[in-house]
Amino acid sequence: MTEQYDVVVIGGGPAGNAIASGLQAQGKSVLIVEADLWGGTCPNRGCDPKKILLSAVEAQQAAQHLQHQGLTGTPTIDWPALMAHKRGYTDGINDGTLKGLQHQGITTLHGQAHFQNDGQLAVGDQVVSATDYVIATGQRPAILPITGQEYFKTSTDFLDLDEMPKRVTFVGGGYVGFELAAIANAAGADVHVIHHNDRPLKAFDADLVQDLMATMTADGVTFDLNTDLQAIEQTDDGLQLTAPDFELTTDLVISSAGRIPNADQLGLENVGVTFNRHGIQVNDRLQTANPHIYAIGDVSDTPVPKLTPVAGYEARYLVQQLTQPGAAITYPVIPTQVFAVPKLAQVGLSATDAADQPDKYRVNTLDMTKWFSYYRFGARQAQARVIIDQASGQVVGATLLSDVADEMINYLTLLIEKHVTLAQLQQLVLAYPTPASDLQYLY
Ligand SMILES: Cc1cc2nc3c(=O)[nH]c(=O)nc-3n(C[C@H](O)[C@H](O)[C@H](O)COP(=O)(O)OP(=O)(O)OC[C@H]3O[C@@H](n4cnc5c(N)ncnc54)[C@H](O)[C@@H]3O)c2cc1C
Ligand SMILES: NC(=O)c1ccc[n+]([C@@H]2O[C@H](COP(=O)([O-])OP(=O)(O)OC[C@H]3O[C@@H](n4cnc5c(N)ncnc54)[C@H](O)[C@@H]3O)[C@@H](O)[C@H]2O)c1
Repeated sequence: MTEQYDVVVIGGGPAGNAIASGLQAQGKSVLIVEADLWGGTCPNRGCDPKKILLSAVEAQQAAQHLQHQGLTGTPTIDWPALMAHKRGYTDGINDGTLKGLQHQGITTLHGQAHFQNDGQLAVGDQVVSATDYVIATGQRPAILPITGQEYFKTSTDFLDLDEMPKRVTFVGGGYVGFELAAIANAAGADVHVIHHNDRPLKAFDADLVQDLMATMTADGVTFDLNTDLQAIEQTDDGLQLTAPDFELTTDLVISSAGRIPNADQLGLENVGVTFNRHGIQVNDRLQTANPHIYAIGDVSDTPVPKLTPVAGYEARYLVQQLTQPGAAITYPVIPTQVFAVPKLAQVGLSATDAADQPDKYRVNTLDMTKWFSYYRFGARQAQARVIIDQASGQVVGATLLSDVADEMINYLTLLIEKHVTLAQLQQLVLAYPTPASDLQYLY
């Protein structure tokens, strides 16, 4: 007999786990299906392992900053030991997540979920049925369709490398390309980032991207811009990469040219759900073309960046919607950051958009490198672009490039969301000396 649930969730990543927990807590009977590792991309092969590897890079950088200013000798990265440190965290994620779900009373099933033409969901040889379905199947790395594409590895492979090869090349200058290039470079590899046009990280402030590239170049990373890779070939000397007027031999080549939604193997055509290259199409209540099927997290085609906290936000909204239907989803301002060396973070209105309306917005361009908070640890670069609404005096956007940009951007997000003016900020006493105590100087 087909098992019946209130809700079946497909995908056990941040989005799926959050909605399964939320609905179970509201008294719904919930089944969650995962095809691979419980926990999904972020803790197994995304945000968390990447940031563990970055910890060694940050420590190395901190020592480098103070060379001849109190420290001598720069530590070198012991990659196998660092990888063991990473695995000390990631190895426990699958079992820990599964046990956590089961402990809450959520039914779990391991396997690839596929909608049948009778509308029920098949998982291996089991068939289940539900009043509502939530698709939270995330994305997977895109492999560029070029000659020799079988030689491409992905971010998943990089984040679990036993040894760091001598030469590593990333094809695609986005988040993944920049972040993993910074790690590979610090670990001693000869690193190239191949990008097809002259505007990598195109969602970020162009000047600050230039500054970031200049620093990474000084550290040894080569950016091959306007390079449209055509082929990869195995030779005696390694993998030969070719593009018009370009040749490079490398040991490891990572396709970092974006991610594609896991929507194509779900049998969506059997249940009237549509998708495009951005994901499963949903309305402003995260509902697909089939009113009993919803999509959240990376796999949904929503007008927001695909990030873990966004997946959690959409899950919380949908828990509410499936228990007490209400208004359409609205999103707060969403900070995004590139965990490179240094870090580049952005939230709200960009300087480029603000420049179109000079009467409405003021752009503060600040070189903070010599400010106490950064001088203290010998920072090479600390820049800010802060957008102020002239009429209200409130911050409406910011881009930061510094070693602590990932923390500072959260304060800027709070200032924007809570509409804090300089006068209101100055009514607070913030612990000094900290980068946060500089917030008043950003207005
Ligand atoms: C290298 C890298 C670094 C990142 N760094 C950051 C960061 O620093 N900060 C940040 O906010 N975000 C980061 N992200 C993005 C973040 O990982 C995702 O936004 C987040 O994991 C999305 O959660 P999700 O639940 O929607 O999808 P996922 O985490 O991808 O989970 C989807 C799950 O569904 C499963 N699944 C797929 N198809 C099926 C099927 N047919 N049946 C059953 N199960 C299925 C998959 O196996 C997977 O476990 C990073 C991503 C990558 C790749
Ligand atoms: N710090 C973070 O929050 C973080 C980190 C990693 C990944 N992510 C998530 O994962 C997603 C995917 O990251 P990503 O870096 O793979 O994708 P991305 O979309 O950020 O970057 C891909 C880059 O590859 C370039 N590109 C496309 N085709 C190319 C070609 N033929 N040759 C060379 N370059 C080409 C694109 O112009 C783009 O700049 C992000 O959008 C984000 O949602 C987030």
